[in-house]
Amino acid sequence: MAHAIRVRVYDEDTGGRILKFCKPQANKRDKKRSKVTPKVDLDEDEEEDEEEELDNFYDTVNWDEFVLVDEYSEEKAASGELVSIGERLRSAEAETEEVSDVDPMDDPPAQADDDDEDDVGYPVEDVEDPDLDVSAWEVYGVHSDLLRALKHLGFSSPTEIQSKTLPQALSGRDIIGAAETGSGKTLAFGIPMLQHISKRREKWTAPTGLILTPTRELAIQVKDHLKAMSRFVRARVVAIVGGMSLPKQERLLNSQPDIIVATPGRLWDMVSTNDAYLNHLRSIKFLAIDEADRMLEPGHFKELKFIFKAVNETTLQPREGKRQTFVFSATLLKDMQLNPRKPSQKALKRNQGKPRPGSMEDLIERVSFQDKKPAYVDVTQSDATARTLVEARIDCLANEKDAYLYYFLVRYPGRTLVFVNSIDSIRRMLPMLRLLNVNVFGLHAQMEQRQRLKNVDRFRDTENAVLVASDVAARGLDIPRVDHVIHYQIPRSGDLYVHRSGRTARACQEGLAIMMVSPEERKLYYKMCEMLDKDISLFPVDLDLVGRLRPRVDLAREIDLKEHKMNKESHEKNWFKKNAEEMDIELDSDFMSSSDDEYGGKAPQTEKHQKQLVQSLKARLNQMLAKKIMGRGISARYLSSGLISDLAERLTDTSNTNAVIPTLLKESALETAKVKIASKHSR
Ligand SMILES: Nc1ncnc2c1ncn2[C@@H]1O[C@H](COP(=O)(O)OP(=O)(O)OP(=O)(O)O)[C@@H](O)[C@H]1O
Repeated sequence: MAHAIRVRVYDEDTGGRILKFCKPQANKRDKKRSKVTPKVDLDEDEEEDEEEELDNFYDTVNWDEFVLVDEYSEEKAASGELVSIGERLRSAEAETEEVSDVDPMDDPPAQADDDDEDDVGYPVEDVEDPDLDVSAWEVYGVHSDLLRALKHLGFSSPTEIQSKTLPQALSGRDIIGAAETGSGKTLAFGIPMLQHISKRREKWTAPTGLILTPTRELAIQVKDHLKAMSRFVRARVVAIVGGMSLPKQERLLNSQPDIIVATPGRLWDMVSTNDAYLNHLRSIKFLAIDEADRMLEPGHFKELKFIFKAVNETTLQPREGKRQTFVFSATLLKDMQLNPRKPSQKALKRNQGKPRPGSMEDLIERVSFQDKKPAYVDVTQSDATARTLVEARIDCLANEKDAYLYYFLVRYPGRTLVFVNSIDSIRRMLPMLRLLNVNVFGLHAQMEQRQRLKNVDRFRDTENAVLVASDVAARGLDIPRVDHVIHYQIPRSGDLYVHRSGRTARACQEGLAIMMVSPEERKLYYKMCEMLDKDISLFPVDLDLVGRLRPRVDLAREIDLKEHKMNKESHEKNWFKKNAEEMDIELDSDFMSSSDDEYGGKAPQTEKHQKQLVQSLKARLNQMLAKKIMGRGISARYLSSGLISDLAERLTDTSNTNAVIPTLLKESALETAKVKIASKHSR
């Protein structure tokens, strides 16, 4: 049930944007002001600030614990009548969908271009060039409607994995395919499905293809990619993923889709309770498993087994031909575990002669390929990373990683994806980086699905932005022009390193991956290098600049810790107050105004004092941030001292200067790493 924490403004027009908060202890004046606060009356700048503020909250707040201030009364709270914000948001979302969705039962089957109900996703960029020569695809017999789509997408010729698998796939073979990250595997299994649909003459109502992916974002991205490819084909592609409204996903499954892209958990939830959907699985002509090795990890395998069982009970008639199965990944059949778990003697004995449950052999046996020997196409390098990937490392102490990261972000602006090993790290880093004016977004599995998609979109659309993510973003996400991937901690396995790094250097573009290595991680790092069979060069770091930036980072951390502590205390007090009220106990006024000091005792510090302290620290940080940092040996006072002759021009040429360190010319981290690697090899 909701606590007595009150929300000041709730904007129903936009489906639940909560703009201001106040504590339950708010004094009378605050309460009065809250009543006169207009619902939404913000100018654009304010609105952006509010939105930013909202985002900060969004990741950490449990909306089921909040209620509307206008609706709150002690009586309603006692009788359990209050509706939480969480419930309101869920029903507002469902209602919006009700209104915007077309009921497929009343309409003819939707075509590729009329499914605006499917409103979330990542549109694929269109670069139509009327003169683009796509004849390289013709030798594979690719349908003319698909050739037109390839022209629109600017794909003049197939990538290596596409050219090696298409002839086999189009002639009906099952395929096990491995190719580096960002090499176009989606179309390697997507084109054969769309080709079949384009050539089909008779009317078809059951789905033709099923594509399984390990994450929701990847499913939506694959759906968008295939939608872009099917713009001239009457093919309907839908995504069935967890975290989206169930009624909407039911409508999608009822809308006679041609291709279903799904995460196994949600798909099995829906299919296992509905015979019509189960029949969908039995009639599919193509099954594709993307990121197959990830599918074997705990959390997916149980549902996968059920889905495979249903697919294997095929109802395809002989005239329709056999089912085709495609299994793809960048790290397929490569054992890259840093700490592999050994099976117990008992398990070994029990499974004698059978593949180990959860192993790739087990998966291959369970999908029951219809070909006795599927075509095996492996075009990966020995370490499975992309050929165009440049790798480097930064050595530093664990508690200095924030300062080094901040240094990298201000020194080398661009689109940077930072991977961390825990959700707690994301929750800690987001507010700190925001305090430092870094344009940062978060992504992890405990975030609301809509917020996850929104953050990926914002990162995708912003040239100079940072996404701090857990490994939900490691596989498959295809965000154009990610300049840098930073492994803030050493990934837990070699394949994760490959997939995380693969978010950059995609589609033949170059990209840089940097691993931050603390002394405690050295052992794991060496193991990783041994497994990948490579030696990763040090990335050059200007220690003087790190030193100058460190005080900002320390102060931001201090502010965040203090704010976090204040929020925690306020939450605890509310909890005590609520329970005391329920039990009719009067709380000591000292208790309500005191807080734990750093030594575990009670300090007579009021909330007001703490707030004031935080405000003054913030003001100090803002002063620091407003100051530009000069490079070594340069004084801001004597700009024309002659140390650097073109300094004045540099400072005035805004296109070429670094926002925080204007004396440095914009430099590319990728080029810096390449120079370092080249000099190492020439020695
Ligand atoms: N033939 C092609 N020519 C040019 N670009 C292509 C071609 N095929 C695909 N692409 C583009 O390459 C990018 C990577 O494709 P895709 O996401 O399918 O890679 P992937 O191999 O599945 O990567 P990952 O292993 O990370 O999932 C996409 O942006 C896609 O649009």
